[in-house]
Amino acid sequence: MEPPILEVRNLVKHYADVEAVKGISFSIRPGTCFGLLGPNGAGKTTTIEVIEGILPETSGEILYKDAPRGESFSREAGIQFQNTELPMFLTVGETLETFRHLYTKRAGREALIAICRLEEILKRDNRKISGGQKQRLLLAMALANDPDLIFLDEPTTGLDPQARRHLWEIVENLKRDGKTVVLTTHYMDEAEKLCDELAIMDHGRIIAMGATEALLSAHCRGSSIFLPGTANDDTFATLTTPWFRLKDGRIAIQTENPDSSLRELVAMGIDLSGIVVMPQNLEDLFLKLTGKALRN
Ligand SMILES: Nc1ncnc2c1ncn2[C@@H]1O[C@H](COP(=O)(O)OP(=O)(O)OP(=O)(O)O)[C@@H](O)[C@H]1O
Repeated sequence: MEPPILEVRNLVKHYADVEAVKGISFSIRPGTCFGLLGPNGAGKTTTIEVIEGILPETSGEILYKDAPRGESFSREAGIQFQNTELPMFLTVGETLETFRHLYTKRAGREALIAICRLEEILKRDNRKISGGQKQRLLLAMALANDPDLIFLDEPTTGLDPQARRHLWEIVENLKRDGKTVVLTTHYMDEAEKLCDELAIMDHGRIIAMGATEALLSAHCRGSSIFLPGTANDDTFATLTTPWFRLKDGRIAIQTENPDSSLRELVAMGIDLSGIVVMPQNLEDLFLKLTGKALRN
């Protein structure tokens, strides 16, 4: 197997009064998309900002291509920040050119425009572009040095479904071109779609990690039954499968056998109006591991 492009060993990051990352380790194979999935405050951004060299680590080791990060890391990595202000009074095309000229090794202008679908907005003022267009420009800026390793911090937060899918296509194309992508997200559908491997984080720790397919087939084979939460918790006390009260009040029941669970609920006299039964996904795995939903 090819050696990892990036390896993180026992990384710890403390802010003055917060232990944001509590000793995490993982490695990333070249040409794959590695996802850090977790709820708000899990430590995803801190982790990638330490890896990127923007924040100093408290302790731990970060290796790029088997060596401590150095000049080659700075040259070969591309970073899309979560909240970046674009330069004012420039058009999209001018911004792209400005960024390309910061580097000696740079991606072709036309290729960047095509990859990030900027054709129609090149002449537009940065202040007059939509959220999805801004994310595509930020991605083009992150790709300006034709990086081998690309960090995307929650690139689709706040985008509408069509803009999210556009960004997903772009990430898939980057992977097809052999680039390595490190992505943070709190959208489990995004993680399932894009990531070859995943680390699921909560409270600064990795609580599950592995190939996305393997995680899904090992932990998400069953179904989840969702009930409007009108009944009180005592009603479910005798249920033979795991159940959870979600923040929005609904009850989530995880079962390998939805047929027998539904019979059980009927026998318990529970009103099944408004019931939803769905195959399990990474959201259910997170719920199983932490007792709470990924997104509230
Ligand atoms: N500069 C800072 N100073 C102090 N605490 C911080 C700082 N930045 C983040 N934190 C805290 O560290 C923890 C991890 O935050 P982080 O932003 O890394 O999480 P996250 O998983 O990226 O969340 P989000 O999805 O909201 O971006 C949180 O408790 C956060 O409040």
